[in-house]
Amino acid sequence: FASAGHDVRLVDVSSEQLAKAEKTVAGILADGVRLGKADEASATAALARFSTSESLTDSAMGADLLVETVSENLTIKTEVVRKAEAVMAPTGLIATNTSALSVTEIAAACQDPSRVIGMHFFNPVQKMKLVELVRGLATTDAAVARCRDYVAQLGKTAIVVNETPGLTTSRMSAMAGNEAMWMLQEGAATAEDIDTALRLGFNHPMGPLELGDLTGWDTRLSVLHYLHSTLGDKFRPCPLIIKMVKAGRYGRKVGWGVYRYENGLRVPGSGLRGSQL
Ligand SMILES: NC(=O)c1ccc[n+]([C@@H]2O[C@H](COP(=O)([O-])OP(=O)(O)OC[C@H]3O[C@@H](n4cnc5c(N)ncnc54)[C@H](O)[C@@H]3O)[C@@H](O)[C@H]2O)c1
Repeated sequence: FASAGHDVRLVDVSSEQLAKAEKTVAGILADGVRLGKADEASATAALARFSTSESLTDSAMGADLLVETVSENLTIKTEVVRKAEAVMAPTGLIATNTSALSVTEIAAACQDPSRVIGMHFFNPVQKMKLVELVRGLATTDAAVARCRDYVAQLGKTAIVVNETPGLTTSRMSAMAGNEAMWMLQEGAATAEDIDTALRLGFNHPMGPLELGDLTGWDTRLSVLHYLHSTLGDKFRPCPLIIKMVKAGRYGRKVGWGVYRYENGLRVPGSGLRGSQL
């Protein structure tokens, strides 16, 4: 958003996360310059438009757009949108990046649910071109059109999905990640080989296990619980995911998931082995 010319305020309750995010954003912009995708002046200008804060109320004051990306938890999300709506511009758009919660339910916490929409980005956000826009029950055509405009400004492509559990992409991705974990648990193949199968056999840019490590198995598990409860038994979470979450092996963000990571890089040969299950 900052690269597209918007003033951006990133809000989190954790100062640690904000410091980490500032570093990440600066790194992404510097990489863009290094790779010739942006010139130095525009990267510097983008960074100048970007700031962080621990105060949602101060930051959302008069804002035209909120993109809510807090933890995948309905109570936390509804509290955030409710607080923000009270101080945003009266016509401001309220977007939620939820992967699998109900936009309609999040919107129900707002005074004006017609301006609430799902705006589902993909990881890594600076590279992935798709944004799924999700229509809640009350979302207006005008809100969809305005959100489409924002997506176009970011140089990305929007698709519009009527609210349905897991939308198009999370539903498919949750199924693939869960199935890959069942295969790993059954000892069908090593983690590395399961990932290689989908990368080279289907041209997926990442395997389902490395993708789960990137997404975070804690987020994955809450998505699976939701899909299981709404769409039935085919989404029953693999016990290995539950075990990993209990062990705190959430993935890249903690340096350990299906694979181990050191300095942000995967340790070769570190994939979970059958004998460890
Ligand atoms: N991780 C992905 O690949 C991905 C992709 C698409 C969408 N999403 C969605 O994005 C959201 C965030 O996912 P994540 O994996 O980054 O989750 P996460 O739990 O790792 O991080 C959430 C962040 O929200 C912060 N937070 C918690 N409560 C807050 C509050 N009240 N106010 C401000 N900040 C608060 C936390 O400190 C943390 O930094 C979820 O809804 C998820 O479904 C994630």
